[in-house]
This record gives sequence, C-alpha cells and structure tokens, in this order.
Amino acid sequence: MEKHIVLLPGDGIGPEVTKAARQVLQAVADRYQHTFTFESHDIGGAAIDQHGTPLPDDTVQAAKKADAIFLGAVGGPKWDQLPGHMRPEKGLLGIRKQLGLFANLRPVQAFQQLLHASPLKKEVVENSDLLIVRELTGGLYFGQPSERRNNGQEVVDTLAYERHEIERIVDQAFQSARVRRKHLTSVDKANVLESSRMWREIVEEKKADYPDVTVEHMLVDAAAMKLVTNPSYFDVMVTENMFGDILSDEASVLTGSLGMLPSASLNEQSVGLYEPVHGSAPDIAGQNKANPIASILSTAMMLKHSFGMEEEAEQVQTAVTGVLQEGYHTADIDLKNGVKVSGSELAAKIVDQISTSDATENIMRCYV
Ligand SMILES: NC(=O)c1ccc[n+]([C@@H]2O[C@H](COP(=O)([O-])OP(=O)(O)OC[C@H]3O[C@@H](n4cnc5c(N)ncnc54)[C@H](O)[C@@H]3O)[C@@H](O)[C@H]2O)c1
Ligand SMILES: CC(C)[C@H](C(=O)O)[C@@H](O)C(=O)O
Ligand SMILES: [Mg+2]
Repeated sequence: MEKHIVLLPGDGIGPEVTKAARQVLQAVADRYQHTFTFESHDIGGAAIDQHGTPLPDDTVQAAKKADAIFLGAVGGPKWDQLPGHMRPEKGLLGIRKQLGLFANLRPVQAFQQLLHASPLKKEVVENSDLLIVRELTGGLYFGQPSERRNNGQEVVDTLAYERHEIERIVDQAFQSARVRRKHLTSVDKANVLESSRMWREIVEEKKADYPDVTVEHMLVDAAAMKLVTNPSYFDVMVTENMFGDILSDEASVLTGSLGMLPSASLNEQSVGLYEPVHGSAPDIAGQNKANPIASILSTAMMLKHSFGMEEEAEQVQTAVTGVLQEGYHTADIDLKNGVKVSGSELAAKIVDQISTSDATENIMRCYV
C-alpha cells in the first residue's frame, strides 16, 4: 500500500520522538512492502520562530491532504510569555479544530515488564487495560467567551457543547466498548454542571442502541480516585475535553511513565492525527533521554486506525513488548534490574525487532 504521512515534529523532545516514529514506520514499510512517504511541517513554537504563527496555512493544507498525521509535541518556556492566541499550544488546538478531530482515543495498558516501575503497588496496577475516549474539539477548551474583563479584574472561560458534539463522542465510546470488554464509564460532574447533566441524558438515550454494552455514570472526582485505587475496574471511559486531559496524565502513572501513552485523534471521516499524550518535556529536551515508546505506539494506532493494517500494528506492539522483556528502558522508567539506554538506542532496538523478528505466531493482541 502507498501512504503519505505528514510529520509535525514541533518543539522540545517533539523532533526526537518524531524521528523514532518515522524510523518505525519505515521499518514497517520495508518489512511489509508498503511505500510510506513523509513530509515535515512546522507547528507550535518552531512555527512561531519560522513563520510568526503557531499554525501556518501550509501546515494545515498539507495535513488535510495526508493519509495520516504524526505530531511530536508543542510548547516550551521560550514561548510561555506570548499572549494566549500566539502560544504554541494554539497550533495544536487549531489543527485539532480545523481537521474536526473530535475523538481522542488514549489507551492505557500496564505492561507486565513494567509493573514495578509504577509508584503504585504491583497488585493495583496489574491487569489495567483501559481506554480513555476524550472529546477533543469542544468543551472548556473552545467555548466562548474566554477572556479577561473589567480591566483585568474579571475572567471567564466557557464550557459549551452542542447536542451533536456530545452524541458523536458518546457513539464513538460505545463503539470502542463493543470491541473491548463492553463496559463503558461516562465521567462527568453532573452534581454541579449543567453541561454534565445534558451529557448524562445523552448517554442514557444512546444506551438503547448498544444493548450489549454495560454503561454507568461516575463523577470525575470519584473517577480520579478509582483510577489509582482500582484501575482494572475500568474498560472504556468517555468524558469532556478538560476532564480527559487530566485523567489521561493521571492514568499514565499505571504504565510507569507519561512517556508510554499513545493517542489517536479521529474525525468523522476517520482521518487521524497520532501523537504521544506527553508534552515537549523541556527539562530533558536535546539530551536523548526522551522515551520514544508513546510515539512508537502512536504509529501502531496509525497503522490500525488510518491504514487498516492490523498485523503491522501488532508487529509494532510486539516489538515494544519484546524490547521491554529484554529489560531495556529509558531514564523515566524506574526499574531496578533493567538496562537503561538512551531514547535513540531504545528506538533502534524496537526497529531492529520489527525488521528481524520472525515471531509472527507470538504476536501480541493489539491493544491500541
Ligand atoms: N501534545 C502536546 O504537544 C503537549 C502535551 C502536554 C504538554 N504540552 C506542552 O509541553 C510543555 C511542557 O509541559 P509539561 O512539562 O507540563 O508536560 P510534559 O508532558 O512535557 O512533561 C511532564 C514530565 O514528564 C516527563 N516526560 C514527558 N514525556 C516524556 C518522555 N517521552 N520521556 C521521558 N520523560 C517524559 C518530562 O520530562 C516532565 O518531567 C508545555 O509547554 C505544555 O503546554 C504539549
Ligand atoms: C498542550 C495541550 C493543549 C494539550 C491538551 O490539553 O489537549 C495536551 O495537554 C494534551 O494532552 O494533548
Ligand atoms: Mg495533556
């Protein structure tokens, strides 16, 4: 198959992890005789420096024509003092909105090899395998007005949704639950927020269409607690944009590092942007310390969700697991008996497994 992939490396560790993602995609193309072509564009702080805007037009145009998009990360202290509309993060929010990427899938699985790397007890983390379905183009991130008023003495942000925006993300979550363990937890703050009460009503209406899925409602504060006390309770969680942002960083603790969590952002045509959940990590940028696994697993999501290449996606996941099994890890993973390597060394080991492994019968079920 021929596929054209737009790369948006961005800032901080973004370029380092994007390089790893590209190497993995190339290894998959070589192994399975696909042709993947790549084209890089600026976004975030890098785009501000080069073009004076966090989201140049040609980046959006290229992304619209691509078969899939990979994004590294945006942001950093260099641009933190810029006004809100000029910040690197606006580039990311802008591309999500312009491509209509409303469905953000964030799978979280505790790898057997890393159970001791979590600050949580092994017995708590074991068997965690959940999917956060985060609404990505509405809610508190995009509602208007969002401004300072009254000479800076007052401020407002707005949590707004139209019915159809909630319906489509809830449908997505039910569909995801259907192909997993058929247990959906809708997370909200219905004891306080009107938007959450409407969200609950819509989930209740939709459940008749998915009789095979068990659905429940949980308040976000309680969900945050249960996520670290009994994470294996959850299968699919669906929630508003901001709640999903916070819960997914919290959930990364189950895996041992934020550097492990991949994501896919899909629109109604299932065009996808794939990115690690983590940010630009300015504290370790340029030191070859960044864990590339979140990005590499994001390419597995791309292979599966945008290209329908299930076997290739499973191969990538098997390679990641294989390298972890051999004890290799980057500095963010706290393992006593492992072998600490740099980000590029870890990526090279994963690439090598993809290229040379003949383990097609021991291939992993693809959780991403
Ligand atoms: N999708 C994105 O582009 C994205 C996501 C989150 C934050 N950000 C931006 O990134 C900047 C930094 O934000 P932050 O520090 O709060 O969050 P962050 O995710 O960049 O980093 C949080 C912590 O996790 C570590 N970390 C993150 N990814 C890692 C990896 N792959 N390997 C090893 N360690 C890793 C960092 O070193 C840091 O200690 C901010 O400008 C923020 O807006 C961007
Ligand atoms: C950088 C920021 C705008 C972004 C978000 O909040 O969506 C990030 O935290 C994420 O999780 O992708
Ligand atoms: Mg986040």
